[in-house]
Amino acid sequence: MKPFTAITIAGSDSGGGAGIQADIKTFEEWEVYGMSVLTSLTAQNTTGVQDIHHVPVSFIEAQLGSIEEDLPMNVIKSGMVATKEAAKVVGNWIARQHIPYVCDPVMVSASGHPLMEEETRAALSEYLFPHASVVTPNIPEAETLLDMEIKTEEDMEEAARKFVDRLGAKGALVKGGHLNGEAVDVLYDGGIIRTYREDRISTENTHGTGCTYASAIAANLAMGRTLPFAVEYAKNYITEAIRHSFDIGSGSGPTNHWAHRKERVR
Ligand SMILES: Nc1ncnc2c1ncn2[C@@H]1O[C@H](COP(=O)(O)OP(=O)(O)O)[C@@H](O)[C@H]1O
Ligand SMILES: Cc1ncc(COP(=O)(O)O)c(N)n1
Repeated sequence: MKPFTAITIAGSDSGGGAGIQADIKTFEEWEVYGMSVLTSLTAQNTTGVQDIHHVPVSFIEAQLGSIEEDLPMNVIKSGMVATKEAAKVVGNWIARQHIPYVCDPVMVSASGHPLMEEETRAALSEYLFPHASVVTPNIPEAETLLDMEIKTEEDMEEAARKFVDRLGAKGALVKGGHLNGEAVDVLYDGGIIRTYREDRISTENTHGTGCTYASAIAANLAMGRTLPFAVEYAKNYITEAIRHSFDIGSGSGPTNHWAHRKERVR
């Protein structure tokens, strides 16, 4: 058989909750064959990031080339792309693929550790966003990238429009996990605004939520679903993953990638 396939271009989280590890676990749950291009290695656990080692750009290129010359791809997802040079190489490669692309602009870990060099911000806008079917910033990321404050759902809408109208993405999903109240996300695809709303779950164990959510969106796009439906399925999936998250480690525990098997959200 020939499965649907997805490639993630992201950093490794040795603790297994975020980054490449979260992406591959998520693809597997959606029965999408996962491939990976590592951009950085992090020594990380639930309490924080202890060390980072960037993969040389020539080796990022080598990984992209190995996959491109042999394996089929239905979707691309990117996460931690820490340097300007890496963003340039990855963006130029993505531009040639002409398949759906989910860009998660990872900047800081949930534990507060910077995962991107400051000068890379402009490079994300220049090299990655113009090729993205959807960018998936959380509120602090959207605030930094757009230089605006986001305090309300209306602000989230304005931010989503700016990612499309000003920064050139085809779609933007601004995630509201960092606001109080309901867990609301706002999607703008250049047409209408859609909101995805769930009750907030009371837990500290949200390590890897962003990576997992973006990968579930990518998996659904790989299967041929439209962006609004892909986000709807992925939102159900991430909500169950948070509801049944793992209480392991002494910091912010990881989400449960197999929780949907019990809840049957798909
Ligand atoms: N406590 C929570 N309860 C329910 N959903 C949540 C909770 N925290 C985050 N979410 C949801 O998880 C997803 C990831 O959001 P967010 O935490 O904003 O991103 P990131 O992990 O990139 O910081 C979004 O759908 C958000 O609404
Ligand atoms: C390698 C890597 N990529 C992404 C994240 C962000 O995930 P989170 O915001 O949930 O900590 C992370 N912590 N580590």
